[in-house]
Amino acid sequence: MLGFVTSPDDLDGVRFGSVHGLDAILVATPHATAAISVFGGQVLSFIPAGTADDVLWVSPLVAPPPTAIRGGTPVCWPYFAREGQTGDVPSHGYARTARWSLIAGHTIESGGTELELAPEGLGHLPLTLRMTVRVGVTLEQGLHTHNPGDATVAMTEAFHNYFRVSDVGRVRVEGLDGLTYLDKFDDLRSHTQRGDWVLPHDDPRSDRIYPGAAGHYRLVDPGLRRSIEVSVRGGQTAVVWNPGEEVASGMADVGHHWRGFVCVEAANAGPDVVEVPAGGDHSLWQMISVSAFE
Ligand SMILES: O=P(O)(O)OC[C@H]1O[C@H](O)[C@H](O)[C@@H](O)[C@@H]1O
Repeated sequence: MLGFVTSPDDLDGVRFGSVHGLDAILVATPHATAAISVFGGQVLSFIPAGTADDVLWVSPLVAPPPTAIRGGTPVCWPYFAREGQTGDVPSHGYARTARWSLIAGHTIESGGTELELAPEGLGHLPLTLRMTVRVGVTLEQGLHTHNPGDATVAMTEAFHNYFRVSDVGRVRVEGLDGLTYLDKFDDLRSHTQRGDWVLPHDDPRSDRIYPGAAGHYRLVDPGLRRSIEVSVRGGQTAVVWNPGEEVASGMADVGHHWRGFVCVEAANAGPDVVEVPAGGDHSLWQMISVSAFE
């Protein structure tokens, strides 16, 4: 345990640098390398040892701060989209456009590295936030919310994971079969997921919110010959998002790159609102692991 750190230089295998032109905390362990953005706090890169392709996608057209970074694992907090909000608030809350600081770090038993981070400048909110990032054979993230006040506060949240894929039209997501989803591309009407998620052929785009999901999702990508598993604790909702060609053409930081990613998000959103009691805590955890095909 190296305890509290003021600079990543205090930690073996951890240093400041940049990735995709963005300031980042770079982490190297025997099991994987990773990069965590100082702006937004999201993990921008996770590459298990012995593999070539990044698990995460960051837009080649990524805009500089203060525009939210399109890629990695953006932290949507303390609300998802603009759920439960009034007025002209930023999409997906304040954490993804905050500067984050490294609070602590240590090497864990498995030889991985665990870091604790917190966003700066969010003292005006009724909830506080910190995040654990564990880089090892798997990538684990814990989003920890505390309510220091004397009244219950309702919140929604997400790890808005952008996974790199060979072609969004040629992958599938297991773990959603039979669930009801709310389709944001169909005025939030309810539909039933039949079989695995695939990009619809007739209307190739997806903005689906699956409340009450099981928390185990598997993104199978024959093109990259790998599958990515997402295991969630403390998150009741899955979201699967890709804007499709037409919407992407109007997004400066996606454009024609829309086929290169799919977002499989670990969330509490839609009807899965979290009530954090006075003095209480809530954590959303995700574990991302990768398997290569034989
Ligand atoms: O453009 P952003 O604010 O980053 O949001 C990107 C997307 O995030 C989520 O997946 C929402 O369900 C979508 O409705 C939204 O379009």
